[in-house]
Amino acid sequence: MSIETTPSSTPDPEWERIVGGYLNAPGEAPVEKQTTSVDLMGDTPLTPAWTKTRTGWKSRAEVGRVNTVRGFRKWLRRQATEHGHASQIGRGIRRTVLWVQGTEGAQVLAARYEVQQTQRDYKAAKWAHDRRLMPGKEKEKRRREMEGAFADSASAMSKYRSAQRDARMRRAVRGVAALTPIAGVEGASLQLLGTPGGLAATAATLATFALIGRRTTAGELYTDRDAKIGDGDRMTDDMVNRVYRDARVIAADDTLRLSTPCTLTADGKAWQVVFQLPSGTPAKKALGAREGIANGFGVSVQQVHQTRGDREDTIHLRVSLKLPFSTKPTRGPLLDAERVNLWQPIRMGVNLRGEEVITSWVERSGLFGGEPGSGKSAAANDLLLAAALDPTVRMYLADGKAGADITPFEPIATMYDTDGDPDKLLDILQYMWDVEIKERRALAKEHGSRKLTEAMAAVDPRVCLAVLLVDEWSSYGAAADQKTRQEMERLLRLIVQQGRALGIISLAATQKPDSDSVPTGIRDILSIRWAMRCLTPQASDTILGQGYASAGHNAQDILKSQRGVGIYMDGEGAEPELVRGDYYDDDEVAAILGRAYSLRQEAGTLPLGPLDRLRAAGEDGEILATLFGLYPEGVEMLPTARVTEGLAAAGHPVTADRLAVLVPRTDEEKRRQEVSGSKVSVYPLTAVRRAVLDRYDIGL
Ligand SMILES: Nc1ncnc2c1ncn2[C@@H]1O[C@H](COP(=O)(O)OP(=O)(O)OP(=O)(O)O)[C@@H](O)[C@H]1O
Repeated sequence: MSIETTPSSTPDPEWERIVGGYLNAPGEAPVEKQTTSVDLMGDTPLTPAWTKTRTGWKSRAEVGRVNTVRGFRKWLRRQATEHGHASQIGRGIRRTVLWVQGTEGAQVLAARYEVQQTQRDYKAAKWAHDRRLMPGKEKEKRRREMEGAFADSASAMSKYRSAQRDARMRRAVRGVAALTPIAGVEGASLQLLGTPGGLAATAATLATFALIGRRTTAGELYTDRDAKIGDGDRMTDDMVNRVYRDARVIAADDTLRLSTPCTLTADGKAWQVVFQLPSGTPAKKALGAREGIANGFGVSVQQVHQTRGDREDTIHLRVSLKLPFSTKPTRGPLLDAERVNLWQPIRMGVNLRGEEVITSWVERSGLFGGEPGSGKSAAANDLLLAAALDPTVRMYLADGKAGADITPFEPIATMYDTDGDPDKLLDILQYMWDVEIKERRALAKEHGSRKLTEAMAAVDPRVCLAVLLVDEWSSYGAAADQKTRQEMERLLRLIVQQGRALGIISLAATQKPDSDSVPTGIRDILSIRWAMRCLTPQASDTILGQGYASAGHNAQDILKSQRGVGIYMDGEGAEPELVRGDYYDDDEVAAILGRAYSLRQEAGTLPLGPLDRLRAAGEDGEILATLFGLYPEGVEMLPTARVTEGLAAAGHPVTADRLAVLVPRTDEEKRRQEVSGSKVSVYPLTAVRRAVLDRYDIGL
């Protein structure tokens, strides 16, 4: 996308007004507008004015909707885990019950065990005492033991009872402590607000239980540690840091400094954030780690887009929620354009953000490449159809593949080759170099300039743009002998280099981008590059320039299904971006070219046909053109008398001798032929065609 900047020489109306105010009314100094809120620290978030417009609110609503849907899906997924809210509430209730029960139960149990033990001891002592036949001393001793055991048992029983009482009392206190707030809130809410209040109180109680049970039995809390955008999670600071750490862009103890919060884009189609890399980490490292980053976010590589900011440490990250450019292309704007002014920037397609990509082709040239079927011809059509709708633009088209892509342009093309014939391309290049460039140079000189501009075109109809398309140069190279190839290369280089300032826009397209497809010397001067899907990173680099693939701009990453999508670079230095070209199907191309033909007919800029060129070649040419017109459709020969009569009737009285000189015949052709029962001298149509070709190099 081209960004228009105001040249320093352009007057700034606001500045002019202020300065004018000073000069014209010195007493009245211009009053600076007071802004209501002054943000001296610059820490108020920047809110673009458009957010408060209708579109702004609409887009916010859309973002809100997307967030809600994704949040609900995520919540549903969470319910199936032990972090689900039902599990949390269950855990909370269990924990509360356990708390109310308390730990006194263990003391009661211990006291009970003690009672049982002492009772067993007492029984044993009693049994020993009750035995008969025992000396009195021994009996006395056992009686004392029995009485001691009884006292122990009574004491243990008393302790047990006391422990039971204590436990019951404490449980009651805790039970009251737990239930009173619940009952109180519930009762008060029901009393004050009725059923809705009761429901709200119940929700609050459940939320409290969920809070109590939020930790699992293993003590884990719910975290987004493994959250992924691909799983419907939101992009968070933690997530971005984790992903860049896992992708080894930053070290485990480094953090990214976020310059903006993680937000959904206005159309709700992607998450975006701008951040700064830690000191010493080059942006290239982040740009080259797309696969690891995509993995971390749980999305495909095609969904991750990083661009370098103005500074080396700044990255703009965008993660699309869906595969971009997977929907049907929208209607191309040229279908509704009356006509186009190619001196002005034209639309080539849309970028990831859905913004129009506008390019000025004046003084520019381009190279489009990509594997067969990737959409090069459709992309070239974005320029060619716009050029066609500007009736002043001359078109020179050559297709080395001898395909049908440029056939519909034939009626409006000044010269074309749809046969992949190197001699025809050589003719086109030779004509452009000998005639077009020469005329243009003379015109520029007449206007006292080194280049042709729109301002000159506005006052001089002879000043116009021209487009030269060479599709599949390598096929021409392969078909030509060495001498022709060298000559083609020399002329193409001269036309691209010198034609640029003289209004000639050159465009090369290639299926197999390598040094054969477009000679390196020429490739380097083609400034607009569009790399459609390529089979290797090297092929992508051949179009965009060395090192782009490793910096994350690799056309191999484009999917086969993403037809018409390519990495677009609007001039050297411009940041490459993914763009889908506007697409016109065959019927739409025919409709646009039909309109282009009418426009050119009206403007009188249709190229001369072969008969027109023949007529323009002088008196003999005019006679031959008239002669050619005498042959009705399907008739291959005419008697000499009919020919001379026809010519005389058309204002060209020609004797038989002169005719014989104008249209030389072979001995075979001079032989008399039987026409309507008598033998007469004839002129075959093939002889006329041969004469025109030999003399004027025009094929009829
Ligand atoms: N911008 C686009 N949007 C949608 N579909 C497109 C787009 N561009 C191309 N296509 C689809 O891709 C197909 C192939 O496109 P195109 O003929 O332009 O490819 P190509 O690269 O020129 O192929 P080749 O090198 O064989 O000529 C088209 O028929 C069309 O269906």
